[in-house]
Amino acid sequence: MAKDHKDKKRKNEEEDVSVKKHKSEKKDKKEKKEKKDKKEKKDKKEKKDKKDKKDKEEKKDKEEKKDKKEKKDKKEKKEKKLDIAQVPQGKALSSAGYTQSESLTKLPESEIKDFLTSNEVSIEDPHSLNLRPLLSFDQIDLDSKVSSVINKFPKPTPIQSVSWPFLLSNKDVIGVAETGSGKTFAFGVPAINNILTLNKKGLKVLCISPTRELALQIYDNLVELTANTDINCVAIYGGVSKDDQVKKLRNANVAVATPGRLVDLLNDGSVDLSSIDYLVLDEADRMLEKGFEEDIKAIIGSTPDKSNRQTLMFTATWPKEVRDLASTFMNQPIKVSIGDRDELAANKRITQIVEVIEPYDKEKKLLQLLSKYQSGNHKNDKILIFALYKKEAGRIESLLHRNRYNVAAIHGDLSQQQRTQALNSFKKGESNLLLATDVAARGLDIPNVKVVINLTFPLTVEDYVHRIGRTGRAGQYGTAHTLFTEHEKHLSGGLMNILRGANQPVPEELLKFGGHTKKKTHSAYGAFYKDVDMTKTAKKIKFD
Ligand SMILES: Nc1ncnc2c1ncn2[C@@H]1O[C@H](COP(=O)(O)OP(=O)(O)OP(=O)(O)O)[C@@H](O)[C@H]1O
Repeated sequence: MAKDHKDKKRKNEEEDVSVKKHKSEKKDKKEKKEKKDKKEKKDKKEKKDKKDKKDKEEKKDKEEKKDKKEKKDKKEKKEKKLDIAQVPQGKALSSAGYTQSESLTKLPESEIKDFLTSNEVSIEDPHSLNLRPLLSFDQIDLDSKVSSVINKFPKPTPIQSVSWPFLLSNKDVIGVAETGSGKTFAFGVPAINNILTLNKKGLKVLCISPTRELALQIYDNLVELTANTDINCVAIYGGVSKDDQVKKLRNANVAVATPGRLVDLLNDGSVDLSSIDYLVLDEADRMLEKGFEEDIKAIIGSTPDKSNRQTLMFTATWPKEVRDLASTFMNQPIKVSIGDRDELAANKRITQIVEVIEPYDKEKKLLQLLSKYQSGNHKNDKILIFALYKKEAGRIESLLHRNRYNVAAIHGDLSQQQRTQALNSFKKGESNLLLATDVAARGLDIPNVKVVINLTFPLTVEDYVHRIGRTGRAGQYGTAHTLFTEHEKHLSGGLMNILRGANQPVPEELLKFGGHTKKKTHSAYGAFYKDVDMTKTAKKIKFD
């Protein structure tokens, strides 16, 4: 028994030792592991700190380099601008296809400087051509058939003066100038003159425009310029039969097209753009927006490479967002701006009135404005009313009919024939009221529109500038009366900038909305996203 007890005790003691030993080993292991973990953590942290430091330094370096580059670029740009502003050395400068006339070369430098300053001309010329702007038509040697058409005007408009020498030198040009300042002839005259003087054959000129009405208007301008020549022009746009257009394309030298129909014809194999050497994007910023981007890429991709064609972009508004895309289609373009076009700016000859109202007051207010602007001597004044959506346009059209107004309407729900008829009757003055959506915002040159009424503010401030630009064209004066509600308060900042830039009063009520400007756009639909039922799957919006 005593032996058993001893054995048991010894066994217990052995077990105790073994447990203690095990525990101690475990503790050791744990400590070792903790130490290892700690070291690893420390190493990791040190490594991370080192990397962070390196990243930070690299970032700082990059930023410094970027800053330096931007500063350098700005300085160079400024110097280049200055160079141009001080231009003209007084010697005949020539470049492919264009020689500066002696009469222009002989002009004193001060006269050129005065012109550049008074018209707020800015020229960015990566080729340093230093070409002088024309101060009169007789300072340029154009084909007589072209000059006989433009000689009806007293002198070139500033955008024509500055851009023609570069365009006749076969350079790519971005031309930015206010609404109604003669941009169509700015790109149209060199297009036709080049065909005549260089005896070009085949389809050479392609001009793309965002709406059917504008395409037709540009076509009319080019037909006028080619009236006494063998040059054939064709207008390519949707809503009418393709057959006639395809037939005309066969011996056309100049095509003016809306993107949708042109892509259709490309897909059908009915048009070959491989001989185009003069490509114009009119209303270029609109053409480069998301809704048109794919079509534009397909169209430009079917023309020769950018080094084998001249590419032109013309517009009154040139937002920063489209400039990168534009540069992919252009070859070292010369940028010509009239007025300070880096900031969005409206034509200063337009009186802008902005009234902040309650949304439900719009219709009553519209009727009051019509009586005000079409009274007495102004009874027959032409007024253009902008609605935002076709539904709104339809409702207002009925309201105006009920109130015995003879109103013409143009919006996307109408057939092409109805749209053309409405526009013509307004142009001719058969009806002195035109109600439109933004299909009529850009480019349309309707004589003597005295007042533009914005019943509903457009989706972007750029569209506002284009809409009101339907009045005050070609040196005339006009009025834009805008009804503004809290629904558009996100655009109040942009609108205030435009008002201030044109020395127009900013109403107290508008100031209350603060200075925010948020562009309402959608990645797939651009500025027109509100027109789309978002519950449906994405579908491209076309305007022709
Ligand atoms: N040299 C000129 N002198 C006077 N008027 C001109 C001259 N050139 C063109 N015009 C006229 O000016 C008007 C406006 O021209 P155009 O439609 O080309 O303007 P725009 O700058 O393209 O405007 P928008 O930006 O609205 O498209 C037209 O009626 C046109 O005939």
